[in-house]
Amino acid sequence: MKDVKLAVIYYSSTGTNHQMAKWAAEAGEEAGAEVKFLKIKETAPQEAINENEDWKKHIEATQDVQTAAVDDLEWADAIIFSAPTRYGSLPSQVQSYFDMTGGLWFQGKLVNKVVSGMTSAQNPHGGQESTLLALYKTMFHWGAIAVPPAYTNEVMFAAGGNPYGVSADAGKDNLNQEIHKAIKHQTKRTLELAGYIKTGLNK
Ligand SMILES: Cc1cc2nc3c(=O)[nH]c(=O)nc-3n(C[C@H](O)[C@H](O)[C@H](O)COP(=O)(O)O)c2cc1C
Repeated sequence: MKDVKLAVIYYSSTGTNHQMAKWAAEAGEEAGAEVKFLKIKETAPQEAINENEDWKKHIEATQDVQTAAVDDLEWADAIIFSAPTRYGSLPSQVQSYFDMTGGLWFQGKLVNKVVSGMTSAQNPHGGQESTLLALYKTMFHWGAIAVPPAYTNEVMFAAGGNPYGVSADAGKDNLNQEIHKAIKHQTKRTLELAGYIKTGLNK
């Protein structure tokens, strides 16, 4: 997987998706991919952030993480997104990022990107599947190739069995070894398929 470029792009208010994305980036590096670990820009007003101590602390703690630009999507062969649910859909921060991709989309530059998504919610049935479906809907419009982990490895069952993408209960304390293993699997599978597609397209 040496020639595969992986962008792990996340949004997180309180750290759960940051940690999930970090595990995906580490798994990508272990697999030999060239990896970019990128956060989606915060767009919430400071007053709102100040009202939530965990949110404020997380922003301060991740100041040094590079912010995702739309060009990073063009650079990547494979992209793993991680973002929490907001009422069963994506956070507006992620949607704002996607709203800037029109130029690349018009030029067909997002076609055949290999993509996969992860998410978290406060409740075990708080909207994980619909959040990932919302993500994949945009990916389908891009012409990207979505790679769900499905039940392609037994580690998926122990991690809650969401076939659309690894999903966790909110809070870093809930990110156990089962979630970690499933993220490794999802990342490896995404990279493998990206490798096949890249090789095939270059023939
Ligand atoms: C505006 C808003 C809406 C949310 N909606 C839901 C929801 O419908 N169901 C749920 O279980 N959690 C919901 N959550 C909880 C978040 O999904 C949770 O805080 C997130 O998964 C934590 O991820 P993070 O630590 O990466 O920010 C909501 C949170 C916010 C701020």
